[in-house]
Amino acid sequence: MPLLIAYASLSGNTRDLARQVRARCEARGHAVTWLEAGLHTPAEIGDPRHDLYLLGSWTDNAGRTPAEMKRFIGDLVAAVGRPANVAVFGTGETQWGEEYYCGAVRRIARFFDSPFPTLEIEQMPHGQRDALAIRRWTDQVLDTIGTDTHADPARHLA
Ligand SMILES: Cc1cc2nc3c(=O)[nH]c(=O)nc-3n(C[C@H](O)[C@H](O)[C@H](O)COP(=O)(O)O)c2cc1C
Repeated sequence: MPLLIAYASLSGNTRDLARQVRARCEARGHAVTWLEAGLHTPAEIGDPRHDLYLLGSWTDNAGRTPAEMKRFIGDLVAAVGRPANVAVFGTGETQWGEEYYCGAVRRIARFFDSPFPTLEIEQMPHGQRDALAIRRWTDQVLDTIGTDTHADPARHLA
């Protein structure tokens, strides 16, 4: 089964982050199902069950989860229950205060009782430091499911 990357992005920061996470997953040989909350629903992606769910979100007012992400999560839980393998990433702005910074990322991780650390990036990912943080986080998450049995075998043959 492939991995699912589903994200919500208003102005592109989280989409850019999701693209970098996707690139790392694919570089390690994993097939990725790609879904933008608000544009696509789990019903549109065929079998909604995946080995790993990587959920990304921007944060709305006072640390809240944006409406399109809430809807997506509701649809996902209706389709597959509350999966155990959920890793959460996202972007926010520290000017909202530490209490609210990337609040949606933290709320989603709590909701799914995620066993992974969250990946929180300030606004648009940029520079070596963010690139390294994204690569390390993605590797840490992927290491827990292994690369050999779950990776897309076709990519290893290519
Ligand atoms: C109405 C509004 C409220 C926001 N509230 C928060 C907040 O409480 N905490 C936070 O970290 N960022 C907050 N932000 C900042 C965005 O989450 C941040 O700019 C994010 O990178 C946007 O991601 P996107 O480009 O993927 O939409 C808010 C932005 C908007 C427009």
